[in-house]
Amino acid sequence: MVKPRFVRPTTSSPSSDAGEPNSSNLYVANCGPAVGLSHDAIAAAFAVFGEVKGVYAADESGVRVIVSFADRFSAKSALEALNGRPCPDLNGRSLHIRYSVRQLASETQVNDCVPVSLVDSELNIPGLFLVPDFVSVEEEQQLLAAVDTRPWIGLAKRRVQHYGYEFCYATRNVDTKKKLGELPSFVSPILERISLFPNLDNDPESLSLDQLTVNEYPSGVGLSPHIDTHSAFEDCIFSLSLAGPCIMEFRKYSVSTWKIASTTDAEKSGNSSCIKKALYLPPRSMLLLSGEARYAWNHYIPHHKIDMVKDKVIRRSPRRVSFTLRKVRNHPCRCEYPQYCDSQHQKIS
Ligand SMILES: O=C(O)CCC(=O)C(=O)O
Ligand SMILES: [Fe+2]
Repeated sequence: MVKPRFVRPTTSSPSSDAGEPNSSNLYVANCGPAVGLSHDAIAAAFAVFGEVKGVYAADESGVRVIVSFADRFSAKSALEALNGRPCPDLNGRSLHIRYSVRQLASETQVNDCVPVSLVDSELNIPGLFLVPDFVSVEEEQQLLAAVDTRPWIGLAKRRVQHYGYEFCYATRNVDTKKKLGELPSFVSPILERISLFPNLDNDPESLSLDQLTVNEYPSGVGLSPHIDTHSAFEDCIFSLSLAGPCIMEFRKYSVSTWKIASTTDAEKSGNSSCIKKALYLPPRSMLLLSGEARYAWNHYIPHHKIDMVKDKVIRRSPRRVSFTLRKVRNHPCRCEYPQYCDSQHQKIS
């Protein structure tokens, strides 16, 4: 499916001034993954006004998005309610909203291809490690059979299961007071093997993993760019890929506006940019995100059915199932990346 493209409104674009709803797409500035707001969180905040068809990056800045509603009246209600005011559901940020216009396919520049690496060292992202064949084909079958006998929770485009603690998608956090129980016995061999993981010099406490999210992605479904909330989870985040491959893209935004008193200054100068790198995650591989990779880089699974890996066309399989293992954090995060840290940022309102 070709991703719809929208353009920033110009003075001749339909404007909100006439009071008439003239587009179902809104151009929203001052929110996005560069300031810790995932596309899912933005969709949830706007869904109060009507059906949200999608949230897309408006440009490379990470602080401007397009929110696409199913109809123009929902877009109008959202624009009138949220424009120029701090939005409590989006970390109190003041949003700058205009109607947007869809760009014709012929005007669209195809420029979002990032070369895909097969090995972690090629990416040169500190704290990122990929171990191929972390589990055998037999273990993979057993893990898939175990989750397939348990109930799935249906999200808009994928299904999930939570163990240890429930992950709340609206807040992108966990309720530490509501423990669901111990991790299931079918992950015990994985946890044992993780303790032998190469490159681990973390404190053992942060490695007593107690939260598991199982994600099942049908072919063509990805995950919007995000950094796992710093205050929710400790340093090490493990993700085991099963049943099918995917591409994971990593993005580092050079300007994060947590600390900028007026984000409009950053917007006007247009000086934010992002570095993109991509890694092929084969089935049965284990990915570790720690340190800079965990705290400062967004990770993202493009919504593609077909990926280009070193000139080869790789078709996504009917499903990819991932096991994400993390340790819930019980104290504020004190990482070295305050510009990306919800525990350390000064809220802007
Ligand atoms: O599916 C994956 O490998 C990643 C999942 C993820 O990033 C998350 O649950 O936060
Ligand atoms: Fe994540």
